[in-house]
Amino acid sequence: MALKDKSLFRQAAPVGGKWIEATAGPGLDVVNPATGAVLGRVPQLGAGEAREAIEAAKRAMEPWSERTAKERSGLLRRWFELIMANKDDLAEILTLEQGKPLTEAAGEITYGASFVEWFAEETRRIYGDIIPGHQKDKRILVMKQPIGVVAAITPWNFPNAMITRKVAPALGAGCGVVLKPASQTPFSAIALAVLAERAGIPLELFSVITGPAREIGGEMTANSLVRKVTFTGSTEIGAELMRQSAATIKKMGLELGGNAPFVVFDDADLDAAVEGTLISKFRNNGQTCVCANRIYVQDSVFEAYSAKLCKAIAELKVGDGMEPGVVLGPLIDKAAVEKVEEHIADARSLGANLMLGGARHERGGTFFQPTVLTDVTADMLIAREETFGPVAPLFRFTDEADVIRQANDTEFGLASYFYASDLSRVFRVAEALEYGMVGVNTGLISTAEAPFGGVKASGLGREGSRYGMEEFLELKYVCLSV
Ligand SMILES: NC(=O)c1ccc[n+]([C@@H]2O[C@H](COP(=O)([O-])OP(=O)(O)OC[C@H]3O[C@@H](n4cnc5c(N)ncnc54)[C@H](O)[C@@H]3O)[C@@H](O)[C@H]2O)c1
Ligand SMILES: O=C[C@H](O)CS(=O)(=O)O
Repeated sequence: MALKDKSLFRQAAPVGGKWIEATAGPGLDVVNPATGAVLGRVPQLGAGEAREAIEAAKRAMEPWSERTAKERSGLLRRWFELIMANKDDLAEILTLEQGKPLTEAAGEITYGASFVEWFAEETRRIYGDIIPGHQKDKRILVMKQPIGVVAAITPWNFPNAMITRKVAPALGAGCGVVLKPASQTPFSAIALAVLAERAGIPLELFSVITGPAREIGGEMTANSLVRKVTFTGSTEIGAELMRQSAATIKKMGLELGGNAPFVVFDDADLDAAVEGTLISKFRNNGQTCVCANRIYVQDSVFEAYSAKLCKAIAELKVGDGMEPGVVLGPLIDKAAVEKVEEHIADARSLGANLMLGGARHERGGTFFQPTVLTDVTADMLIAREETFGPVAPLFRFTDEADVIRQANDTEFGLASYFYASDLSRVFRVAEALEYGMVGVNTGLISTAEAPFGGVKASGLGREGSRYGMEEFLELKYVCLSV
């Protein structure tokens, strides 16, 4: 690791304002998915440390929320500036623990920082209301106040941005945060805490609890001081956390799984559609919640589109994310490879044809060939489950109504995409798709300015945009008799 600032790679975790070193007790190894080498160790913490962090956050919240919005905004702005100033080091740490190519990791750092920048601004615009009274002597005030201690649990696929997308608005709202990052990628979270402390944000407000997920999550969901659980991860775990939180009536933010349709109509710009497919399907090696998971192509353009797509995919370089020119890094672990292989084998057993790839890459380990399947049908696992890997399954369709029905035929509802030129069709299809987000003639929709989130089994709530701040606020109605 060739960091400019070696203090950003810290084998310790901040708990309730104190750093606990990995050497102080049992630790957890973190492995580079590209090489299998141990990168470092983090402390193995548990319910006790989670409780300590929650109580410290509660204590620190009072003085923090009493600071002016301008003060909190300024500290978030400073945090943003430090993240951007250390982008290269943060990107290298991210690539080494998660595997994505360095250029993509740098893109994630910039994207993650944009949430801190955005919510530094939103912090100063948490407006309430004064509503005309219902009686002559009554005045109605609506105040917005911090919801309380926030527990955040995040996944390994975006180990920087999924954290800032939660922590920045929570701190801006005046809350304290206790974070459990994914065990595969804790160092990105720890580096963010190092920079938050350096920016002047009280460390008691932002703890990072590394260790067994179920134990730590159990404390987070049971502790009544926690008033908001914000989770990004699989639908299965999200549902479990929702059940666990019910006893203490916590507000839930759930950013869960997806099964995005990507539809290419006969009036699409095919070159643009191929470009959109590459970014929507192969970003992070297909390991994003908003990846195209089913690609529907209208009959009359199927051959032209699929030929262009395969030509473009064949040029994607597979390798260690630290190598220049690499576009597809390793999958996160062996289980991820096995899931991709299961989806390919199942599809082929049910009649799908292999147009490109289909096997583990010659690099070995968890590297996999980018793959294209044709003649895919709705009865295949790849149509019903999130693949989370570099496999593009192509479906044919005839008419618009039929493809909308197929696109909506899933319990998920996170992202969806389609390419078309006719304006009437654009509005008809965008309005008919049952998803939280729709990309029209683009395969990349995620940005801090927009509300990110899904419907149905893809979750609750939104992150980013002005809506993302509301998730960490409670409304208080004050009825004044004057
Ligand atoms: N909607 C979104 O914004 C979004 C973003 C990224 C990933 N995801 C989804 O996340 C999944 C992939 O990420 P993953 O494999 O890390 O998901 P995961 O659900 O296995 O793990 C997510 C986080 O939850 C923790 N966790 C696991 N079991 C837990 C438990 N019983 N109690 C408390 N915490 C627990 C993990 O340690 C990790 O930190 C995919 O389904 C993907 O679609 C969604
Ligand atoms: O995996 C899903 C994340 O939300 C990725 S992104 O926000 O689309 O970059």
